Amino acid sequence: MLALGKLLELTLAGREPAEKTQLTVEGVRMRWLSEGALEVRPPEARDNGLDLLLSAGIHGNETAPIELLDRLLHDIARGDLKPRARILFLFGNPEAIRKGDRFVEQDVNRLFNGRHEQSSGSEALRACELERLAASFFSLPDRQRLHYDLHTAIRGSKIEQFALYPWKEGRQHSRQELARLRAAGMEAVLLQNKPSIVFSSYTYDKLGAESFTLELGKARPFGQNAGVNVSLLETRLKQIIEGTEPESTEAALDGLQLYSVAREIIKHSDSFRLNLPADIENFSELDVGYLLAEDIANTRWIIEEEGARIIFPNPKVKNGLRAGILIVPTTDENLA
Ligand SMILES: O=C(O)CCC(=O)N[C@@H](CCC(=O)O)C(=O)O
Ligand SMILES: [Zn+2]
Repeated sequence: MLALGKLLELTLAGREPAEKTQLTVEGVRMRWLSEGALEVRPPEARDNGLDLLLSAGIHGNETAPIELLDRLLHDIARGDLKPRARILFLFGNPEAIRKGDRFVEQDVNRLFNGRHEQSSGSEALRACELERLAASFFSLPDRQRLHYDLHTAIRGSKIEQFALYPWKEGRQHSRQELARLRAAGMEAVLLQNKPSIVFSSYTYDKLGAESFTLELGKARPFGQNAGVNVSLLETRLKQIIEGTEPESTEAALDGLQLYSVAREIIKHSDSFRLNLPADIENFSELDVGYLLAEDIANTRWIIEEEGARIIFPNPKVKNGLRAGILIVPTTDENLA
């Protein structure tokens, strides 16, 4: 296998490759760009016009997605997977991956869309670098742009695999992309309804990509991901990479559950209290009238929405950040 196929090994060791560019037997060019960043380019005659950004390890302890990208890269470097798409592989937070922690000083996934400029430290610099790498990758005109930012969650979930679809004023969510996600094993999608500071929102909003955060199961250390079944996603990614996705005339959502954001729960102070059991699962339902959270100045979060569910509850976030999202079921009537 070509040495550049071992991007994860290089990243874990904090090393630069001796050769920055290598060609596979299939004429696929692999180019190391920076720590945890590698571009793959098919020969011109095979290029099908898709630019695919695959990122993982934005949170350093979310290893199943990192292992998935590592397998895809090995297959490409060995010549077993023959790309027709241009691909950018990114391991988001190398320092946190080496430590096995979600982040070192601050969550990289809260530093996009300008936030890194108001901050400092290695993670702010990394968010800036990731924006630059993504912007440069998605700078070629007249090509399709697709970004999957792969994650696993802190807690278990009633719905194991789901996506978050960013929002931008005047842009409609794509039914075709949702059908693709369904075929990749996603059981639900949260349609966002306001701007955000996560990586997928940056590539959706500023770079015109179809972008998604994908949640694939519960976060575990390297080598302990047997419980995270990514086989449908892996098959679909290989088809996208090789340009062999089955044709579909209609965008079948096939039971995909759609949700929208009712409210984001923001932690304002150290007095913030979340009234949920520590082991509560994502997508747990909350009854109308339930006192979900309390904060400074008698702020009370009481459930008003029928069918409300909670995802990503986390009272330990820094003040000013999201401590959970209240979601409600929605329909497919506004899809493009
Ligand atoms: O399990 C959790 O509480 C967080 C899992 C996670 O890292 N989720 C992403 C979602 C990003 C998005 O909103 O699109 C995150 O919180 O950064
Ligand atoms: Zn994550």
